[in-house]
Amino acid sequence: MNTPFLALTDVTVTKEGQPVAKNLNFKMERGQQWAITGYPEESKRLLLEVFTGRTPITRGIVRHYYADDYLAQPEDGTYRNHHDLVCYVPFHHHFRSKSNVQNFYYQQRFNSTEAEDVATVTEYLHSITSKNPVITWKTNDVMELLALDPLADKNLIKLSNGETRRLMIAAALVRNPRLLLLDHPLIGLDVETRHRLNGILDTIARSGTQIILATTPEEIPPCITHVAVIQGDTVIAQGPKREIKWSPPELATSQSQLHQSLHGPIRRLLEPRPPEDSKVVVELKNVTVRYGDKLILDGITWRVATGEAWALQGHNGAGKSTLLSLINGDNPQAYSNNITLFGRKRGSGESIWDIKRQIGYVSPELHQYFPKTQTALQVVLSGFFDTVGLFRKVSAAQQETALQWLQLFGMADTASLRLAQLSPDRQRLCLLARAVIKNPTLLILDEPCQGLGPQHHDFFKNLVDELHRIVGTTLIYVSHYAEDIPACVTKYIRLEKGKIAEKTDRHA
Ligand SMILES: Nc1ncnc2c1ncn2[C@@H]1O[C@H](COP(=O)(O)OP(=O)(O)OP(=O)(O)O)[C@@H](O)[C@H]1O
Repeated sequence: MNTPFLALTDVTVTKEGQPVAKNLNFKMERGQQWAITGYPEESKRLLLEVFTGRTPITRGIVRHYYADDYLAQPEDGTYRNHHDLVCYVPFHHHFRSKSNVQNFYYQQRFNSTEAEDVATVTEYLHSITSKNPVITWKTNDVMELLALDPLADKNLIKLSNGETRRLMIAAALVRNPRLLLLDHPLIGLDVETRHRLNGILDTIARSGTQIILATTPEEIPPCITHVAVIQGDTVIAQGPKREIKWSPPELATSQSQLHQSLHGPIRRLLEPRPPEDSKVVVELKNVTVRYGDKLILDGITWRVATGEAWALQGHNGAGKSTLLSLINGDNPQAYSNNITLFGRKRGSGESIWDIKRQIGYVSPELHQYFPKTQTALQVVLSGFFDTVGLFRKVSAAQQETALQWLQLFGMADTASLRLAQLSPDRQRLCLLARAVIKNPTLLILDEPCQGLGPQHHDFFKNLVDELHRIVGTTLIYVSHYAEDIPACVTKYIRLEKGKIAEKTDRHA
């Protein structure tokens, strides 16, 4: 007989007076593993949040059958709640300092001496306690499963993006959940780690922990047995994986229409730049970065000429973000290396702001640490001043330009909303507009499309192409997905364990 595990009956969720999810019906049985797909991204996330039982619902019932036996047997009179058996691994982490007072800031990991108040991977995982009396996952086994042993003594903030995502899954497992909820667990991982994570999810599912994850149709892991498709505010299909065939609807606009629709606004919004003073935007000669006895970058020599478009590739932890931190002025080790930016040698009296003024930048770290109390308009405006948030008066013209960028990104209605009120994909769009608003000489895009749905993804790829074509923006683009790389990219550099493994020219 089938045993129910989790069920939603006629659930409605309302936010700010508007229903954001309507008549949700869903049934999961013991032994099943589910993927949530469909669009928009925020609806998938909302469904995961409803499953946690922490999101207030306006109507309907959420039944956490998997917790019935746990709730029925309080051994020592302690308060028990189904929350003890659910773990949600969101897209962004919320690590705090050991003293729990400090929120990290995004350049912090490049300043190694400032990291003393931060737990190591081992300390952090050992500090987590499981409320589930049935312990399937012990800390040491979890560290081994997620290949965290080599990172055991590292401070949390020093981890690369991909390393952090592995740690977040480990932190969830040591709580020994019966239900593990994962928001796009494969995003930000390199091809090999994605493959390995699929195997890890399989091990987790076989251990008895049941999984529900939000993902794209292309990335449904093999362990998944059932799929639910969400469209807008409701679930439109659900059932065994082999029976549910769903792919995103064709994009309303073709590539050439998109190009054409961007052409006019870009010309209007961006003044033609005067010819650059220098033909070379970035020149690194035998660059080395070391933290303690660990060599992170080893003898990197790389030249980026004005108007070139590069893809920077490499496995998680290869050193890509560290390399970019040297270019965008966030890493003090730039001074001890031979680096020339925009025709000027680093350490020759230039300020960090002289450098930042010429660079538009987006990265997962910037998104992680950007103050979420800023409004969408403030975020975009801060791009004029290269500050992480807006802290000064702006002119009417600047305000108008920022509004026009928001409009181009389809977000005019969000101008006065705080980032915290926006879904992660809309937050990301604000940061992308922030990066391009001042028409930078160099655009550094470190996994810019992370978490965007296909429509926004295509829009942004085309925008980058147009910026490169019309304005001649120099580009450095990082992505773990080959299909993400914009068409204008013709040069590739690949790092492997801190060294250059490949440098090529690939013309279409
Ligand atoms: N301050 C630091 N001290 C010690 N190690 C560090 C420090 N900062 C980064 N690292 C390590 O350097 C390596 C390279 O990190 P980096 O973030 O540059 O990798 P990445 O190629 O961008 O990876 P990902 O694709 O996962 O984002 C990682 O193993 C990381 O743990």
